[in-house]
Amino acid sequence: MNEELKNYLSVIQPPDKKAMDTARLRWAHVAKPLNSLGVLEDDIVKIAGIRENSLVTLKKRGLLILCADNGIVEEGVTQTGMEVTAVVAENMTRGNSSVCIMAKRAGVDVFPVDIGVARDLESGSTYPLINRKIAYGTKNFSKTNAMTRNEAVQAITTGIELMGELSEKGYDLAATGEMGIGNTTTSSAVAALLLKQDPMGLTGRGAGLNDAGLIKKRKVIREAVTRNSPNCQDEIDILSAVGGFDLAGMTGIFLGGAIYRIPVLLDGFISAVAALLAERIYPGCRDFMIASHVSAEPAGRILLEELGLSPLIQAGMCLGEGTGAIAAVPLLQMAADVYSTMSSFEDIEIEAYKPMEDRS
Ligand SMILES: O=C(O)c1ccc[n+]([C@@H]2O[C@H](COP(=O)([O-])O)[C@@H](O)[C@H]2O)c1
Ligand SMILES: Cc1cc2nc[nH]c2cc1C
Repeated sequence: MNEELKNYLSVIQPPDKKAMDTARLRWAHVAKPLNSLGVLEDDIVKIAGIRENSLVTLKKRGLLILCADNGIVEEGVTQTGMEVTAVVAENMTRGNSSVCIMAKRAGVDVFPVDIGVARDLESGSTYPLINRKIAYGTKNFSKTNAMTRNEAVQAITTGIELMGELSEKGYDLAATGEMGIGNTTTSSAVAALLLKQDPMGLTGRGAGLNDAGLIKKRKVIREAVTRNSPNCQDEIDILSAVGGFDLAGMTGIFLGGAIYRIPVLLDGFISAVAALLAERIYPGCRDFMIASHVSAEPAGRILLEELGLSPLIQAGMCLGEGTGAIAAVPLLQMAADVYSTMSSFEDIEIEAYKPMEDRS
């Protein structure tokens, strides 16, 4: 691993046990049945540990959307053309994409990032574009490596730096999103290598691929994974061989969550692959992650299980952009409100709230 990356990772400390114990105790005193908010309770405890503070606030939340193109699109593995990435990314800067509408409702600031779109982008003024372009798209990984090792590290470092910027601005919660035609192909290839599984069961239709396209996509991924045979113990090697700039950048965002102690919400399939890359690079990184939903892509649930993360939502979503992550924000806010403001059993002197043995 490169020295700069090693330095970044050297500061990571595990979540604060004391803050988590206090948060668990607080939940136990809230006047409601024990554990009745399920995973939401666990997530609030996790946030307390990450922030080293049992007083949980989720006031400032930001969504980083990493936009990038993938050379593998040349092989006919997607329903739409590569040019869609740039168009949707530009629309994001004008507040006009699905996730922007959802983020406005959920009170989340949106940060579209060009980390490798195939052309220069024009920015709108609603959510100004952050330009961190590493290259004009990756190379076609069925012919050559998608990127160099240097580029992979640069993209990971970019993700870490973006989290550093959110940290400086006082953000309490980060969400991940991406936009990149072809990124379900890169994600399936990376997932197959990380999980050491046949890509067949990890490959789906992405953004609405038809039957013939799906057969082609599975063939392309299987051939590339066997031919490239990167070192499966080396995540940078995997990213260079068959990854994407968005995947590498999001890996950096998850690592950045642990470095800057900001909880990071996973989105769907692509985001979960990046989360697993981060966990493999720095075991324990998953303690700084919160799962939002289970993507309808076949590997969605498999990846969350591998990460040991429990999602809040199962709604058959597979839109990407960060839409699943944003959908989870109001749920977390509601849980934080109950946690912070709900009366405790001690406050409520009503006889019926007491366990049978304590009643007079
Ligand atoms: O997040 C997901 O689970 C998800 C699943 C399928 C597709 N997507 C989105 O669709 C695009 C990738 O699909 P494709 O078919 O071009 O690989 C990309 O822009 C993603 O944001 C996202
Ligand atoms: C229109 C469109 C919007 C998207 N948002 C995320 N992936 C996408 C793919 C397409 C095709």
